[in-house]
Amino acid sequence: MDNRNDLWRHVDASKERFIELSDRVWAIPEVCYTEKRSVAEHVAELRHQGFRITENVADIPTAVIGEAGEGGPVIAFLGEYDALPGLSQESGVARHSEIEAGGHGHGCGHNLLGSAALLAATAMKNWLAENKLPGRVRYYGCPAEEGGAAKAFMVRAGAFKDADIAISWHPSSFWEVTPPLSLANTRADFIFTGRASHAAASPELGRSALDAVELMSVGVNYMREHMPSDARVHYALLDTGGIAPNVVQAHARVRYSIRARDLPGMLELVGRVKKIAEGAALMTETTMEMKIVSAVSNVVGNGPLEQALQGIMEDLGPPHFDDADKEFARQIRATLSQKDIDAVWRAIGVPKTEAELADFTVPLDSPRNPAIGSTDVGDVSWVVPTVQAHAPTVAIGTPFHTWQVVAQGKMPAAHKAMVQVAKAMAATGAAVLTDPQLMAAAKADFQKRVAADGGYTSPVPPEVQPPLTMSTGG
Ligand SMILES: Nc1ccc(C(=O)N[C@@H](CCC(=O)O)C(=O)O)cc1
Repeated sequence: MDNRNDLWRHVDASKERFIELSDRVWAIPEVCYTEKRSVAEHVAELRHQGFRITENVADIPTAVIGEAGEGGPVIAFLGEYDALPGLSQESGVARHSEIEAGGHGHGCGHNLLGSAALLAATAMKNWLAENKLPGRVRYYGCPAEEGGAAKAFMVRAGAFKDADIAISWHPSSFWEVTPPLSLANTRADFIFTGRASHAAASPELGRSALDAVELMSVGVNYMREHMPSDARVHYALLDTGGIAPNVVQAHARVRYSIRARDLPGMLELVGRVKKIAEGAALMTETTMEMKIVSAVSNVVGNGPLEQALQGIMEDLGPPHFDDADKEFARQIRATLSQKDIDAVWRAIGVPKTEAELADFTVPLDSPRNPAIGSTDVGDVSWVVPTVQAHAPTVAIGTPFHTWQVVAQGKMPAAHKAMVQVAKAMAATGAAVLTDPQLMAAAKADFQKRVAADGGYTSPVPPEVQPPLTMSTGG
């Protein structure tokens, strides 16, 4: 049976509430683990729609699960709602204009991400009820994707134990099945402690923690030549030991992000960076403590689910953008460089056009060259067969984590993309639920891939708890 039109009718029937939800979350940008108001908005909507609600998932106050339906398989829709620091930006203007100096902003479009996933879950719930079908649909409200690895902690706490399939999406320039490539990523703090002293009168008595951080950077930069070319290491200074040059800095702290193609590669690189930190401590006669903040795994793809989603996305087609959508996209593109635009076209391996907004579906076998980051969806994909979509919420070429993404995040084009992708996700969930062969093929493909890679071990060490205070340097 083809259920798509029924699912799509349910999405259209509910969409206005979810567009409003997305816009409200856009207006209250909250970063890593501080998403109190954003999760409250999602909980209120789950309650309104009649989901059974579990709050404080994995002891994370801003994580929630809503479930509906009885018996049958469990289809999980993954949502996010965290923002990014320093990206405050007005909506609907094509120039950098902060709402609040230094404020946060939805520079990765997670206001749309969470709302569309919840819309897909709601449509599927209503469709199950209308057809009196066995099956459960779950919305996972996941905070802190931007570095907090909430899903890795939720996986570790068993929140996905009985889920059969997981479906998610991410805002993008294009309409496509998300290529299942991402890097495993560990964030670790290196905390150096030395001894303060008068930097002129008694420098020989001081031991500088700041020197240790600098020497560590030098060591890591020498390591770069001798690491796999797709590995990534970057850092942020959390504590430089104070503002006085005449006080030898007794404390300093640097946060590293260490990424590699897979978990064994990442663990090896983390070990090498740790040795460099130890060497820096030895050279400066300081002490060093390493604290893992959070970690995520690479994404495991799923052939049958990707093919099913591709078919649905081709049938649906990209959102229908009108002249006003295209005009604003043109204004945004005027703020981008040709390199920004060329880079996203190269990523999908499709010949470049002048289109301002995506008007085609990227073929599954396109010769892609994607820019690869990390996501905590990776950990879900190691324990549940998982598939993700990209939908065009932004003008083609818009780099993520920029004010341009925030400026476009509650425009009509973004709303159209979130509704269209909710349709693709809901139809994929229904396709798996009603096609035991597809379900079996997805599970077999999942088991084969996970076994080939030696099974799943959490990238988060057992003693590490969700870093609920990470955004304040904790
Ligand atoms: N479809 C996307 C998924 C993740 C990201 C992203 O920027 N993720 C962060 C989070 C990293 C992490 O979770 O370890 C990153 O790569 O730095 C961007 C687009």
